[in-house]
Amino acid sequence: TTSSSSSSRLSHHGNGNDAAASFLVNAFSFTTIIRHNASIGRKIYFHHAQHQLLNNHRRIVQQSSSRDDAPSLSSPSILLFSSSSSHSVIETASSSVDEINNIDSHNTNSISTPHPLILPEHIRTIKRGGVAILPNWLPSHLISSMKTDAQTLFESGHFQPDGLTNTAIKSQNFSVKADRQTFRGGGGGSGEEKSSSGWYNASIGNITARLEFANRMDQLRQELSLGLDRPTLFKEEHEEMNTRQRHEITYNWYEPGAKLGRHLDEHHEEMKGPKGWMLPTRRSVTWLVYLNDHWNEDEGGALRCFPRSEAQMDLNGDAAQVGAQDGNLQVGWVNGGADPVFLDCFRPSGMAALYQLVRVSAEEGKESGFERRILSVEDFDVPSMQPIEFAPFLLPEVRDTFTQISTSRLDPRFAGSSSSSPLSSDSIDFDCSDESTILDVLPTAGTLVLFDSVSLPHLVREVTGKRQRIAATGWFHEDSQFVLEI
Ligand SMILES: O=C(O)CCC(=O)C(=O)O
Ligand SMILES: [Fe+2]
Repeated sequence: TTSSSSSSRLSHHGNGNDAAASFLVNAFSFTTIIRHNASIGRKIYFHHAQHQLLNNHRRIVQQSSSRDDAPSLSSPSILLFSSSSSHSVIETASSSVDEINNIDSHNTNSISTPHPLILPEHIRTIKRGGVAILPNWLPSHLISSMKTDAQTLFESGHFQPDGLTNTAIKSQNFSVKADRQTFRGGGGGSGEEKSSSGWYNASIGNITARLEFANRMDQLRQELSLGLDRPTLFKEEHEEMNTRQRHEITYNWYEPGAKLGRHLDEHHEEMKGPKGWMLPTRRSVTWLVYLNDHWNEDEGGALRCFPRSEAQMDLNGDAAQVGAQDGNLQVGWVNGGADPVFLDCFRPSGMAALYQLVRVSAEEGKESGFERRILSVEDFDVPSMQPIEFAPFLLPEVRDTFTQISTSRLDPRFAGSSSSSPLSSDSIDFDCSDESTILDVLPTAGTLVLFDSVSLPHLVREVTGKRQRIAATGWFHEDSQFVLEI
């Protein structure tokens, strides 16, 4: 067990009201940066204005919970997990979400105090690595205007094949019929051209519907930022940037026969090769909103997720949020899936270590909280070549219980051009680890699905019916740990 916490790496200067509170980087980090960038100039961005953001969130929450017509924060659970390893199909409606939508539509003075779009139990599910499913979440007028919009855009040729990777399209013979297609906008780029293309391009399709939806998603993102305690998920001081560059927002289109192989939506920077540390943001929370009226189970096309079982989640209570801890992304699980394992590449040694969080009880002069338990034998350099395997670096006593989440076997998209041959989509469909639960979600109009982008493997089963499967899908970004600019 060794020391913990961000303060060993960053010192925070300035007071809490200062929107531009600065973070100073101490000597440790520079060692690491030099390791990553031996030659040329460097620039580091650290997020700031956390205090202002959180204070503002607190204000909104206080105001809305003191209102008579605000929805009860203890509404009944609408989260559904399959309880065994056999799969279940989710199609249950939710009264609590209907409630939220109803209040939304006859509320007349909601300008400064928007009503919650998700409830605390959804936040808890995402933190635990589960799948938050909110049936009837999207108002029906948006379901129909967005579906028509997607159809118009499809007919005028604005969608592109987008399978596992572009290389995969070629090397695995993906075709328009067999592979999913995407209308892309926002996120992932900069400059005017990028930000006015796609989702925000006023000259194509129904821009009014797309903007209304984008605003709704923006509110959702604010709520997630506060609830998950991920301050850079929503940066108030960069309104425009939030919408355009920090949010990938797309339509997805599956012709009959199309499917998408098993994958994760995001990976630790260190595992993405030299480019990993150059991206200013990373995918944080994945969202999916389905647009298909009365979808039937026998039409195929279910979103298949592989969360840990409820029992695994309960093993260690809420010891650690999945996905990321103090900016370090998760790379696996130990103790039968009870504990997420994070990779810290900013050790004083300039090398990396694997760790889990353990709960420490209050002692004299010390508050209860969490501490890092280092799981690697000694600090190590992450191998630069795929496949990267972490097990050899682990203490013998935890090695056997370790499961890695980013592997070429489990995520062919991630494997890219690596030597190990990715599984075909067919075999992926039947491949799932013994410990995980299979959770199928029907792509029924109005349903919102949310999960952590780093830790939840998923796929889309083949569309076996006669009609297309249409969805809006996307990723909210948060800041990367730092950005290396060359
Ligand atoms: O369309 C879906 O339901 C999921 C799509 C997906 O997993 C992705 O685009 O990464
Ligand atoms: Fe995905």
